[in-house]
Amino acid sequence: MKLLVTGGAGYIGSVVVQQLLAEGHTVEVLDNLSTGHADSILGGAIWHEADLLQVGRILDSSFDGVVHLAARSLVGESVSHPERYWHGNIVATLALLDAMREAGVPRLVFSSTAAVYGEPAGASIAETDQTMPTNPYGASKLAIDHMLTAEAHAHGLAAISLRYFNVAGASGELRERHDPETHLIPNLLKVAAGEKESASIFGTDYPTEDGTAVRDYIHVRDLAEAHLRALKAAVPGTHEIYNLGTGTGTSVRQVIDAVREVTGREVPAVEEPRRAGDPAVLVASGQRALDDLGWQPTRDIRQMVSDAWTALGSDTASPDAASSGTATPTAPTSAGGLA
Ligand SMILES: NC(=O)c1ccc[n+]([C@@H]2O[C@H](COP(=O)([O-])OP(=O)(O)OC[C@H]3O[C@@H](n4cnc5c(N)ncnc54)[C@H](O)[C@@H]3O)[C@@H](O)[C@H]2O)c1
Ligand SMILES: O=c1ccn([C@@H]2O[C@H](COP(=O)(O)OP(=O)(O)O[C@H]3O[C@H](CO)[C@@H](O)[C@H](O)[C@H]3O)[C@@H](O)[C@H]2O)c(=O)[nH]1
Repeated sequence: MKLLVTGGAGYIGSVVVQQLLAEGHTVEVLDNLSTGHADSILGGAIWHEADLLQVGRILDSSFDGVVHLAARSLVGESVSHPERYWHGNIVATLALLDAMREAGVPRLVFSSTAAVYGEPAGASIAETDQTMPTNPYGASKLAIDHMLTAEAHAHGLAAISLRYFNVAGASGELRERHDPETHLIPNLLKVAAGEKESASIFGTDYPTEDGTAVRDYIHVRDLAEAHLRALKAAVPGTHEIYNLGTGTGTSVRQVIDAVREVTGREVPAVEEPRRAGDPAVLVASGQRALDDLGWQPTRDIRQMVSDAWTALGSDTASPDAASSGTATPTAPTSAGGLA
């Protein structure tokens, strides 16, 4: 397939591009580098340095589909600056849907999120569970899910939303490099590496076994593989939704223990109040993704921490990564001038 990957210079997008290229697809990347890195775009992919609002100048009928990862995605920021999420996620995705419809691009795989569920009642979340986001980030992604359902029914789009739980780990050198970094595991690894004095535990009074928030961490390589399956499974005129997690909950304290174990470092952690917008527990039911896509993750939290630690420690590390590795990015195409 010929595919456009939006957000392909980002953490997850770069690993999706890596796997699509390894499977022989033709890949073009649209990214404005707002949070991504040019050196994460793999050789073999054509890069358009452009904003999503300019996607109409790139898409044409030669594309078989779009994998849409470009977004703003920080829960805390979405609480303090919600307008950035309505513009950056909802309005920008509407521009993408308009451009796809106009060009006749038939399929879309979208990065949705566990944050659409809010504070779930049950122990493991199914796609049919109630959606009631507790923050504007989740609300913006839920709005897009609704947009895709309507677009599929009205105009025949083949759409799949993948609701990621907490993505972690690395694929060779491709790792999380956000600035500022808000995610738990990369922050813990910074402490282990001596780049930060101590880590923060946000909330110790949650109704969980050890009082800290529980999340379902999923390895970025397992996650990326689900995109390849979704692209093949998408059916015109339908919008399907899949939760992507391991089905295992891990508390903040348990993640800290895993980091201490893998790195052999002390990793001091300071207890702090809850972070605004954070639910207590988010754990996926993976049944639907298994039944329909045949997708099942294989890597556990220790592997995620270990791969991220190796990637942080060595520029040349490639533990069990796909063979393509990180390569020199291709020069921006003419669309680069659009930004
Ligand atoms: N990391 C997680 O745990 C997680 C969990 C659930 C869902 N997601 C979703 O997965 C996707 C990727 O997340 P990530 O962690 O790789 O984030 P990231 O910030 O590393 O990657 C996002 C990429 O999109 C680009 N981008 C953002 N807005 C853009 C725009 N308007 N035009 C062009 N490019 C733009 C950024 O430059 C960046 O390269 C996001 O949609 C996010 O909401 C992530
Ligand atoms: O320094 C830190 C950072 C985080 N946490 C806690 O660790 C958990 C995980 O936090 P983080 O790694 O920041 O991820 P989330 O805020 O859960 O959000 C991620 O996972 C969501 C799906 O569950 C996605 O929607 C988001 O895009 C993605 O950023 C939360 O309970 C945080 O409060 C800490 O205690 N200390």
